[in-house]
Amino acid sequence: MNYQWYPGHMTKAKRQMMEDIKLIDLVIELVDARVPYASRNPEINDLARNKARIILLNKVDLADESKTVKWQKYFEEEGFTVVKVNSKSGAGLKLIQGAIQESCKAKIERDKRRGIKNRPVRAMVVGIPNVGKSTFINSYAGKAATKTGNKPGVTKGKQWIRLNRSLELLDTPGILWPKFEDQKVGLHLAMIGSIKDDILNTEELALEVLMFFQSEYPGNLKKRYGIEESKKWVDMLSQIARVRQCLKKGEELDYVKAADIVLDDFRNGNLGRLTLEEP
Ligand SMILES: Nc1nc2c(ncn2[C@@H]2O[C@H](COP(=O)(O)OP(=O)(O)OP(=O)(O)O)[C@@H](O)[C@H]2O)c(=O)[nH]1
Repeated sequence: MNYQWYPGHMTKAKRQMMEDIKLIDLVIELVDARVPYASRNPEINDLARNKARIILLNKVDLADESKTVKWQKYFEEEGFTVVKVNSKSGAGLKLIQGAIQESCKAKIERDKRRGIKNRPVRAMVVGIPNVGKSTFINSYAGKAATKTGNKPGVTKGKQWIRLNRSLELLDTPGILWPKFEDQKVGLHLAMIGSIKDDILNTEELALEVLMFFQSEYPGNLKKRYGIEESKKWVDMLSQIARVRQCLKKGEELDYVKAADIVLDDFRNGNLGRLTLEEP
């Protein structure tokens, strides 16, 4: 399957972000801790040139803890300030204020030297579709400031959120980039749900999930579905269709329905915590 998704609204959003970046001191980039490589839009480095940077490793509750530690170290060595968060529960969010102070030290000192008092740090929140930007802003702002949803591409408009006198956040739409040079990146983004399912072959994608779990986290599929694990992926999908009663009229197995169950379970963490990539 060839993975690619770059609808028109993303081109427009990118243009807007290139305009807005002029007002920004700090770029807060949300990265999915399950796919820290694939979930970084390579165009952000260019956009955020000369700005203070923070990486939020989000959804750490769904990721393999030992690999998250490795990724944190990796990004810190690249010069980023990194905070591990679960935006849904709020875990880790209290470390962000310190990270902002740390990464914006130069700006804060510059303001002081120029006699500018109380100018808030203006931060742009960026990330690919479905990475959790709205959830993060809502949790961090402590109120339902932006709309959240479980479909990639929900945030479309531009939004400034004033948190307090020292911080303003600019929410941005989730954007991808025109071409995934490495199709593995596309595959991983499809697996975690950052590419619209309507344009994907979900059966093929579910087989990739089964393949991954069977080889990397043996035992998890058996535990969840009570099936026998083997290298025959299609056979495993049939077993899941059978135990979960995914049937079409005439008792024929409904593979699409079984695939949806597998993908939902995978994305919600019901198959266990996992990280698809190593630094
Ligand atoms: N388990 C878990 N789920 C999360 C976390 N953060 C966000 N989510 C879920 O991820 C899904 C997408 O979150 P959103 O906040 O809508 O993502 P977004 O980046 O604003 O999405 P777009 O509008 O597509 O750009 C929602 O179902 C959230 O509940 C997290 O830290 N842990």
